[in-house]
Amino acid sequence: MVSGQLLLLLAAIVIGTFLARRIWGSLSHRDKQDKLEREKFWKTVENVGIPPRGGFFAQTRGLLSSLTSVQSWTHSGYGRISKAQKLPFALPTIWTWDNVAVLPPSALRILSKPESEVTAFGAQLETIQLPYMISDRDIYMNVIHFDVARKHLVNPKDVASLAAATADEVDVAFTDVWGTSPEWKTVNAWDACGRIIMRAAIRVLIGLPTCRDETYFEQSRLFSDAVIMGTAMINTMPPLLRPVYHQARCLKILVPFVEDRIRIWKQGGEKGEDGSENDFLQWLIPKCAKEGPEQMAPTKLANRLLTFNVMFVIGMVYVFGHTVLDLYSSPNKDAYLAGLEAECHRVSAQHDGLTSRAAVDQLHRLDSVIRESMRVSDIAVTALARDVVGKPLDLGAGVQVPRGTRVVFPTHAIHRDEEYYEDPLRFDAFRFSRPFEGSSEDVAAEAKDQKDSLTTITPSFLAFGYGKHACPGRFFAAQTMKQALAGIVMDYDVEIISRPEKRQVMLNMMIPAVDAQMRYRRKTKK
Ligand code: HEM
Repeated sequence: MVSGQLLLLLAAIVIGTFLARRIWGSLSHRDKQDKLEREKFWKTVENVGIPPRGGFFAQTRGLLSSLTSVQSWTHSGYGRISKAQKLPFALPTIWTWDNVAVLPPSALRILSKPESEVTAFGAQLETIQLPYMISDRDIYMNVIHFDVARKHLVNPKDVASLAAATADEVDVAFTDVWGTSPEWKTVNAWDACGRIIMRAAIRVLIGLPTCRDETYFEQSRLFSDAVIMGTAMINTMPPLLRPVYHQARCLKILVPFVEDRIRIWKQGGEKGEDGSENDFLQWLIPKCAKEGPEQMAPTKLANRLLTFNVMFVIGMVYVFGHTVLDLYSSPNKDAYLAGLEAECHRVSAQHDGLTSRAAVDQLHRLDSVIRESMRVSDIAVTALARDVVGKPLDLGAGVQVPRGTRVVFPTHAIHRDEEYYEDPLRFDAFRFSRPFEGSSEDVAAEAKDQKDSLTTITPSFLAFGYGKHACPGRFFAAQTMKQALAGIVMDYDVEIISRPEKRQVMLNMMIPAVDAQMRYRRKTKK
């Protein structure tokens, strides 16, 4: 009874807010011309969620149904419209409380257009809902920490300089979190895998010793989990009702630590306590100093670090968790594991461990496993959202997308397209490394020309983005996830006990398998 009333109340609030927005929108003259252009545009493209003669309140019903229908609508539009006609289609979504235009793969080139024509900013902000996570507006409106990622994380030397620290952290984290017992232990798979990869990521973010502070780790893990589930839920709520989460407990621990590092930096010290010259904080401090004294406030720096925590989670925890689930629940698991183990031991013996970039770069099969998991278990149905902000966007064949339209790409459907991938629904762990397998001496030489390594972006692999905003963190993420996966493959037996048969979708997000169970035990050395 109570829940029925609650549902009614929620529905009334949702519909009331929607109508209020509509009325407000129609009263505002500011964007009237653009609005008229968009209305004309929506009439020229097929709407996959609203039948042509949908009747009374069709748009509202379409928007509300988007909560559960985005995946099926997008897949049907992809085959019939994106592929067959190379045209955009309209997808109603309560994410924007309007339609978004789903563009065909042939339009991917627009992702390299200047910000004055299409911008990523608004959509990126709304995708991870940072305003509801971080209380300081300057952190997400003035993303100088992105500049630090773009400068250091795409520099092979800087990424290589992180490999020893992440290898060490992965090793310590396995011992701390998974333990060394040869007895089977049953755990929540998402949590067990997430803890390992987060430890490595946080090590690179803030270095020793704070990355091992248990309270900080736990708080940032809870905060990050709230972000990943919160993002899915917040995006389904009308903007006026979206909650403000914040992160006071993480900041409480981070701020004194940041103060300390600023003091050391001002005294001319460069190295972290583990002797490393690089961690993200060490790169961030000089950048913020350059931007002006207001950017050096320790709380501001700490908030910038927390923003990156969010990116690690949405990216690395999600991908790593699903890679382990996909690999260990595959019917071909034994053959895959034999191939992976052989590769890990061979490379580790050649390089005296997996602590260098040179060694990690040789792990081609491991590389392929993660890329394949990113393909089949991707995070969202549509992605790479942009807003048209300049002149109308010309897609050719007379199609002009007017200013103010949000456009997205059907990445999930592209990743499952049999034109690009044979037997696309199958998790084929060595799909990307198989073409380069030869005698062991040949592998390294041939793989130099390997086109589809984990970090390679192509029009049919969009999990790290495409064009000018492609992910700058991908080289670091790949290196670290490979080290962590090698740790499991070499040292543990793993069995997946349960995972959802079918992946759940909420609006645009593929809900992660947070309830999956697995068991593991430490391998006994032969
Ligand atoms: C497996 C892990 C990751 C995945 C799947 C991932 C995915 C993505 C994608 C798809 C984009 C493009 C978004 C768009 O075009 O709208 C992106 C951008 C970005 N990523 Fe990642 N990412 C990951 C890890 C990281 C890490 C570790 C960092 C480092 C701190 C990072 C930093 C960034 C930044 C700063 C951007 C924005 C780039 C720009 O706007 O120019 N990412 N990421």
